[in-house]
Amino acid sequence: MNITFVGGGNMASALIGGLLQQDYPGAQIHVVEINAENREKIKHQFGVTTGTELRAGIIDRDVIILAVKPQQLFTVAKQLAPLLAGQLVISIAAGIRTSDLSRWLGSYDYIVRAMPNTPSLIRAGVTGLYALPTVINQQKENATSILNAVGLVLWVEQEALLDAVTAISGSGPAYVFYFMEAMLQVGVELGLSIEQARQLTLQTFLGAVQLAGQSEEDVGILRSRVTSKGGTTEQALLKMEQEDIKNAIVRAVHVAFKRAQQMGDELGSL
Ligand SMILES: NC(=O)C1=CN([C@@H]2O[C@H](COP(=O)(O)OP(=O)(O)OC[C@H]3O[C@@H](n4cnc5c(N)ncnc54)[C@H](O)[C@@H]3O)[C@@H](O)[C@H]2O)C=CC1
Ligand SMILES: O=C(O)[C@@H]1CCC=N1
Repeated sequence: MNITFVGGGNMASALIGGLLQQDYPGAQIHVVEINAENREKIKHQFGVTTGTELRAGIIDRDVIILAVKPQQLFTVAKQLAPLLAGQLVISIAAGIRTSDLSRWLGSYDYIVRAMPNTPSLIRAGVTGLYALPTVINQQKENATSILNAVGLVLWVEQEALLDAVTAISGSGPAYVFYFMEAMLQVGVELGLSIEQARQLTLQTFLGAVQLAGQSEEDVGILRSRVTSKGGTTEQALLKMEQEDIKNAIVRAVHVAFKRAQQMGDELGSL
């Protein structure tokens, strides 16, 4: 499959990096990017062809991945509409609904909406997918195989669920890095070198994730096993409860979900 990315920023880079690691032929990837600096970066980093011309990047391609910001998608779609000839269009824009994108593309039928995440760069991503009912099976399989190359793939039957995927796994890596930042800060405050704090923090996340993944028990039970009566963890968790940390996280993730819906409403009215 020949793939063209329109937009060569953070998420396109993560997907391209993951595809190349999976031995996807770089010669089959092209990037249309209007920003000269980003274009050079992607060319240098991955050795794929790049350009500014939408028309040249679209003709004879099998799959077009729209990787511009949601706010930039309307303009790109309007330019793209007359150039399409049955290619599969995959949009990774947060919030933007397939019905709106289809309208912008002149009632286009072959659209898959995807919500990947940045660990795709190391093929440890997870992507939620939804297809317009008019997308043919072969195209769905193509979307699955592209995103599967960079991690797990999960199809949802109702498009609205993609906003939940966005709030959980699309934005999720940032929540995890935020927690890591706090742990690193404390490690250094307590006298560890930054490198020591980094090793301890990263291995703790890795170990906890692997343990949860391999265990039959739910994460609450695993947490209780760390929490000795009268010990250190109990004190830390008590403090977190007093500070309402879990509810704050729950509220924050709901806000991410609402923002995805809001972007869909606002931008979809264009
Ligand atoms: N960053 C993330 O973790 C994730 C992002 N997304 C979605 O991916 C999309 C891109 O996000 P990022 O990569 O973070 O943004 P970004 O700002 O890093 O990348 C967007 C790129 O598109 C380029 N661009 C803008 N207009 C263009 C045009 N007309 N033609 C060609 N290129 C154009 C920009 O110069 C920029 O390099 C967004 O819609 C976002 O919702 C989805 C999942 C995760
Ligand atoms: O923050 C955003 O809007 C995008 C979507 C999920 C991750 N980044």
